[in-house]
Amino acid sequence: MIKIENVSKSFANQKAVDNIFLEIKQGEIFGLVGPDGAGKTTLLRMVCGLIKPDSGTIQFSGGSPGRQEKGETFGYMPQKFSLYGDLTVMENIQFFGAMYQLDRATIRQRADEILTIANLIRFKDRFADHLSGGMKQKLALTCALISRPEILVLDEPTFGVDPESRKEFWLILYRLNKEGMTILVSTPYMDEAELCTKIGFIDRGKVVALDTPGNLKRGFAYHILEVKVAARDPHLFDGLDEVLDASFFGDKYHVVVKNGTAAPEVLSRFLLQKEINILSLKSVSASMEDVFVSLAEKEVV
Ligand SMILES: Nc1ncnc2c1ncn2[C@@H]1O[C@H](COP(=O)(O)OP(=O)(O)OP(=O)(O)O)[C@@H](O)[C@H]1O
Repeated sequence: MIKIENVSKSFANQKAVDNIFLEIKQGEIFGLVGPDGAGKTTLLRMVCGLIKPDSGTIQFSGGSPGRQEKGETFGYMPQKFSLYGDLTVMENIQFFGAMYQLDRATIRQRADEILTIANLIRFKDRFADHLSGGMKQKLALTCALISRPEILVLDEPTFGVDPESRKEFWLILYRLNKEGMTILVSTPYMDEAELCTKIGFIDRGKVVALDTPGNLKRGFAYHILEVKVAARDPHLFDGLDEVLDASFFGDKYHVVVKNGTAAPEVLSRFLLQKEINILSLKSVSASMEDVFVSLAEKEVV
């Protein structure tokens, strides 16, 4: 449905997007994941036609004829969505609806529908400035949906939003997707990446991995040992050849090792020598976070 071929974009001398090929199929929830400055926003803005690629093409197939010309194909929710704080929820929606030249009755009917799904209907007369962070994001989503787009493009839509509101937001996305909407979303959260049907990892403007969350985790080439000790030292495992990487996961360490059979013994001995008490040590399956860390630090792992 969206075919991105050979797309590059530079700002001054810096390549923000470097020769990207991606295909986003109808009905997918496609997640763009990557560190800050990886090029996600630039790519999304090119997909929406807000900036032009220096080279390459972005093509769309399917969709209803005529909608693309009127800008109705996409609903775009940028990272910093501009709501009018001194307008109410409903007035904000009416403003966005008017930009698509929708009549008031249509806007009202669609707004009621989406606000009900988003659990915002009770707040439709509240000023946008008086909404919580999560509510603001849901209002921004409602505005992006007012043209009933076929493709919804969201740039880090839940950044800085509390976990409960993030969950609620994703339930709405799932519902929209179930009704046939294709969703292209960038996210810095690995738990959200897991919810996508397909993920493209972007690093320094390039796609470094592309697959379903399940396949990415299964394809993880190393082993993870989950270690709980009383000490919390980011350099605890420094100097151990077996350890490729170690990071904190809550109150435990995820230690990436090459050899899952020999490493537990080696680690136990190492910690014992340091007189560090081991509270637990076990093998666990790779999480999306492990995959992400290994991709982002490819030179390390
Ligand atoms: N308008 C611009 N002018 C100059 N440089 C830009 C512009 N937009 C993006 N860049 C640069 O391009 C690179 C990619 O930025 P982009 O915003 O696309 O990354 P990102 O993955 O969305 O990161 P973030 O999540 O931090 O927004 C960065 O180095 C950024 O500084």
